[in-house]
Amino acid sequence: MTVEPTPPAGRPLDLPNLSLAPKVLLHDHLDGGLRPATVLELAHEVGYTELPADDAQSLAHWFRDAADSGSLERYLETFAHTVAVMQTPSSLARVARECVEDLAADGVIYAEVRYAPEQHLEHGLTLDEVVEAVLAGFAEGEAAAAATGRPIMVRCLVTAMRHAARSREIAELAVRYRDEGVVGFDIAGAEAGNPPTRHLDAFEFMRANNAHFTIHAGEAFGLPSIHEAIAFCGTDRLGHGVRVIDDIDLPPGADLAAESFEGAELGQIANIVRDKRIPLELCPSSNVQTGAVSSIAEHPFNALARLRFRVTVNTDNRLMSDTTMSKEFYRLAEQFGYGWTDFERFTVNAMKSAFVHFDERLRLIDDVIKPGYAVLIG
Ligand SMILES: O=c1[nH]cnc2c1ncn2[C@H]1C[C@H](O)[C@@H](CO)O1
Ligand SMILES: [Zn+2]
Repeated sequence: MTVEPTPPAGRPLDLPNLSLAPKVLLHDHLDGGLRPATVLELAHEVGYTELPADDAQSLAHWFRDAADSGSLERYLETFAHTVAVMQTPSSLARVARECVEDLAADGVIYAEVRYAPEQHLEHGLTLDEVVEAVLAGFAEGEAAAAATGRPIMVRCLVTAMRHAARSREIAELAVRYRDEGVVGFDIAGAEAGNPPTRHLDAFEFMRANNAHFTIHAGEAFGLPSIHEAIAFCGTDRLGHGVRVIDDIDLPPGADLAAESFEGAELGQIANIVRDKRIPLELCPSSNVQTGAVSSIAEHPFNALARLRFRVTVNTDNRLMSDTTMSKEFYRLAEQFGYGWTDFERFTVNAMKSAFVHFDERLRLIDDVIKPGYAVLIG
């Protein structure tokens, strides 16, 4: 007697169902996630005339194509246009509100959204005024999302630009607003030539104040940047961290979509990242655009996941990558054959790695994430 294989239980893993799955987003830039139509409207309002297109669809394509350069430096140039239209309290609040609404509509239930306050001072705002405008927008977005039946909690990370010299001030800003919704600090921008240790005093300030931070490291630049971020700066998480794969010898001829990487040999940096359960904020589509990896198929996401690193899935810049959390999940599923239990694991990984307090993380895992995936798993 032959036994028919049982069809996979649960809902099909397609984009509509992925958008219902509870998702947690730790790495998303406010100035990398504007709606194209909003960029146009705000540019019109403030008289910004440098936009490279004048209808929403062409502008969306322009951002995606210009960011698809294979170089982090050129990718970063596209932010000049979004930052230019985010210089007033009302534009900052609008962009923040729409960001929350868009994430909630995609099924994100918790997000940490980051931006660099020092880039929004061109029309005379103070750092505090920038933070307050964004926090007000997040609160409006949370209320609007709850009213549509898609509740979301959004917290803020303030970023310092690594080529500039304001990181200590921005760290102080993070601590000043810690009770208002700013849960951490970060550095971003061009990595080569700007090692994390340039900003050591900012990280020491955060640690002295029992506050959290993450560091963009191991994206355009390799292992030395990851080593500094961990060994000298004491980072809680790694923004990208994808180059940790350079410290792992995969078994000869390993298929990056394999289910097991038995025999892989980890160097000291890879081991400390894994031993200490340092979360990797991986951003697959962004990594392809900046040339950190050559394609999703070549992305080490699956190897790192199977080797039990604490991997999380993130969007980085939804406008530049024309992406959403659901799309990132879908691309990974297509490439590596993941199912709902894998996405539940990545989501729990992300929630455990969030910078809100432990009791809030647990509540979201137990009351929202697990029941949400139980429905999908069937
Ligand atoms: O992936 C990134 N790597 C380094 N810097 C980045 C990345 N995505 C965005 N940024 C920069 C450009 C933004 O203007 C800034 C603050 O969000 O952070
Ligand atoms: Zn980033």
